[in-house]
Amino acid sequence: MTEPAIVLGPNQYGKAEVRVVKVTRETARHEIEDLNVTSQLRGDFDRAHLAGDNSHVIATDTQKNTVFAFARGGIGSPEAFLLRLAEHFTSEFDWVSGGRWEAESFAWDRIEVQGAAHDHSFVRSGRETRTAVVVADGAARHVIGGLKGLTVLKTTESGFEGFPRDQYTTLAETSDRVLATDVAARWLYARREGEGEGEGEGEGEGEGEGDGDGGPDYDASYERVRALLLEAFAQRHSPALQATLFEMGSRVLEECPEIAEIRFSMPNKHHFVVDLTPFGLDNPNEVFYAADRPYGLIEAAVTREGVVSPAAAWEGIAGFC
Ligand SMILES: O=c1[nH]c(=O)c2[nH]c(=O)[nH]c2[nH]1
Repeated sequence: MTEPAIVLGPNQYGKAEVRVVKVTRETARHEIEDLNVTSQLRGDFDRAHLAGDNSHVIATDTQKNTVFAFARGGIGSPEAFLLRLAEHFTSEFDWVSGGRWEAESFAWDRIEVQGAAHDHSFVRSGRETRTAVVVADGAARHVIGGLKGLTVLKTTESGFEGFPRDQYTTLAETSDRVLATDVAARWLYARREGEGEGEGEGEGEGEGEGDGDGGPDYDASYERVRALLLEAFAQRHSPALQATLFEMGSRVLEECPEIAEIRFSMPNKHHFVVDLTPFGLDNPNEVFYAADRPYGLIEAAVTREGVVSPAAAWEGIAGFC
């Protein structure tokens, strides 16, 4: 019996984690944009893998340089920046049929000096990290916004009761506990009217608003999603982190028609009430041991009924189910 032939499978390549910082110094009040960008190309790269022929290989160094060159004119929203990179590589090289571009965006605050925000000195913000992914697949464009490290905690209005008990269950039921998590969320922007899987990709005419691709205003969407996530976490009583996750996702889908679905990965950062009786003290839910591990890990997608999730958009996003 002959062995099956060995063939090349799916492949992509590019430059990972290009750290690009853009300072806009048009006035004395400088602006700063700080991104970590990964560019990966897909297409016909067979000969590079099979024959050592690099005639189709756009060097990863060139991809890195392209990120820096595109930043020269200003970055804008990470989603729009990644879309510009996708357009460039897929239109400039006819054997590049698609790819995946990913960014983390780090926020900086102005340093306060004598009550005034400084013009050109910044302190890295304690805020969460914004994330973005663009997947180009032929003419299709999938845009995923997101955030990670949005650490939240509520000191009451959270419990965990009614779970099954077996011979291994020791956890006491509680109607009042601390609930804390680091929210990681990714949301897929809905494809717009006229956006086909195949040809006929809109040229951005029409809508006018947003980031110049005819799509949503990604910065405004980001701030809205962030505010809705925080609001839902704060406002609703939590019977479990699972229910809170679904509330947070529902709130976003109710309020943001431009978003098709949202996925979460949220650790349950347990806060255990410390037994102070050995010291002759009571502890009415005031002193906690904040354990860092193990932690519960709650993951789910919140979707719209009947809206099919494009698997290609989510491929390569680790840590979400
Ligand atoms: O919100 C919670 N969900 C769980 O699934 C769980 N399991 C557990 O031990 N504590 C909690 N809390």
